[in-house]
Amino acid sequence: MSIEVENIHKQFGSFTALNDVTLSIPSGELVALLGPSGSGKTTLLRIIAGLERADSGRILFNGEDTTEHHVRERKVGFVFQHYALFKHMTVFDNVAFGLNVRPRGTRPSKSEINAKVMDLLRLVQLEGLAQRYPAQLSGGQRQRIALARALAVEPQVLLLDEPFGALDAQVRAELRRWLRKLHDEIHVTSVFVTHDQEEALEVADRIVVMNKGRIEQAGTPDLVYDHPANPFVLNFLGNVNLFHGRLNQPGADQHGADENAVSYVRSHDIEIERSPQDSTALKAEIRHIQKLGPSVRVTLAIDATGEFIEAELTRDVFKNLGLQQSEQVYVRPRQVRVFVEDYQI
Ligand SMILES: Nc1ncnc2c1ncn2[C@@H]1O[C@H](COP(=O)(O)OP(=O)(O)OP(=O)(O)O)[C@@H](O)[C@H]1O
Repeated sequence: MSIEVENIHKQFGSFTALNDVTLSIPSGELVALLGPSGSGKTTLLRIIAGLERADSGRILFNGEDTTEHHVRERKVGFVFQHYALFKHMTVFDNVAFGLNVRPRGTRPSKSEINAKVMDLLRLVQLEGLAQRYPAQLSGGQRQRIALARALAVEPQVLLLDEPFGALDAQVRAELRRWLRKLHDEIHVTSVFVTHDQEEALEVADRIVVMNKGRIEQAGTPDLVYDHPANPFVLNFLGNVNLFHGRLNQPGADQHGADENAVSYVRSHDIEIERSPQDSTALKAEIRHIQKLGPSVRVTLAIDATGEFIEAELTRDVFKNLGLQQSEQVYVRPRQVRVFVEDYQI
């Protein structure tokens, strides 16, 4: 089922939550809505679901206007951050719920429901837990059951709102790989909300970067990461440093007047040298060193401008350089992106 979001506008009082949002989601795609808190991701998801009404604009499913369609008619499956499993029901009954509550005419037989639930439990790799209650499951297991329950009614569209948001980092990472694999098996058009760029980059076919109720850029993970449309997208998909003025660097694009140019360099694209290899290196002083597991974040002050920047090095590179606080070094930006005019990020 393809989804077309056409010129959606949503106001809460005087606050504009969505401002003319247009988006096309091809059938079978897994799309991430990525953006900071308050950017309108959940509101857009709720409007697609039919849980919220837009002030203007349309949502089309397979080319058909859904505006007058009730949530139930839209054949949407939901998974939310706080696994809303029924506590008093077993895992089996939770997954079977959507089928059991169907009117008699359309309800599958008991044995069909049984077979379907067991299939779904196998799909989410929890077939051994059918008789447990939600309280006897881990957070990650509950989310997988919530997914199985959402899939039981064979939704045409699956909507996930921060599905792994309440879980710890390791379980999150595991579940997102698992979600990707699951999607490759079942290919249901899926939209998931996240504010975690790593999650979006790893899981999604396409990322829609949102900010202040608007779409800043939509594209494949490679496109938004390698060719960010603007500084907001660049900054949201990785730590970035600003240099006012144009850096003397061969890779930089050369549009616009220099006095309005701001150069942006990702932290891991900054190299540190003990002595300058050529005139493009900038003299700097090490102000702070912070070790973060496999990487080391080095804060430097650029001599010429006093600007602070951050470089992210691997532990090996850091060790080989033998860097110390307050030392004078040289920094070399590896990949520079220049956007004309300062942009608030
Ligand atoms: N029912 C409502 N009444 C008033 N304001 C609302 C309502 N729902 C959302 N908002 C506001 O609209 C804005 C967008 O909210 P939304 O939940 O869509 O953002 P989000 O990007 O999903 O953020 P988060 O990541 O924090 O969930 C927020 O500023 C929020 O306070």
